[in-house]
Amino acid sequence: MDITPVAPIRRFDTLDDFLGTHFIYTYDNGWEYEWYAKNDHTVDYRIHGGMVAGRWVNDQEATIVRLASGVFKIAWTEPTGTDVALDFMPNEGRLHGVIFFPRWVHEHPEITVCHQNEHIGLMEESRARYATYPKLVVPEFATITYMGDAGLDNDDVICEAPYPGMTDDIRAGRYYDADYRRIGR
Ligand SMILES: C=Cc1ccc(O)cc1
Repeated sequence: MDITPVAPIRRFDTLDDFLGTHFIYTYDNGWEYEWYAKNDHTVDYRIHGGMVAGRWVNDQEATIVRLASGVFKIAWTEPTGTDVALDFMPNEGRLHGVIFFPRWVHEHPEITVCHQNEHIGLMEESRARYATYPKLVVPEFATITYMGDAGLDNDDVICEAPYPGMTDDIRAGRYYDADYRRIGR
């Protein structure tokens, strides 16, 4: 698949440049993800392609730091037991992600395909019931295909389940209005 990186919406340097930015990107293995730096300790995301396509999450606690000018590291651990570490290089239109899936998510990905916030109990029960090891580690570079200035704490960025064509709608400017509110909501 030939993916062209989007031009950066600004020159990223500080954490303030990064927080409030909304991204869509495709990993080199073809998995398409959407991710929003909601504030300095919270992320939202939606998964459009790959093993757990259809999953979406609001208000995940994360650590977000600036490693160097324009380079940002984000890491978190989920109720499923999945751990994630992302290194964003938005000036280059690229990032690197490592996802550490517990065995049970690899064996039963469909359990996690939901709006997680409405099913935290099921994630925790499944984590306890099924196997953790051996983990599935997925380290991949990704190409950023969209960047938007959503501002901080914008609940309209990721406010519904993914649907086919959603990332094309967002990239084409058909999804958010000028104030970065979901059109027609
Ligand atoms: C498992 C969540 C997740 C969210 C964003 C991303 O780039 C990788 C994993």
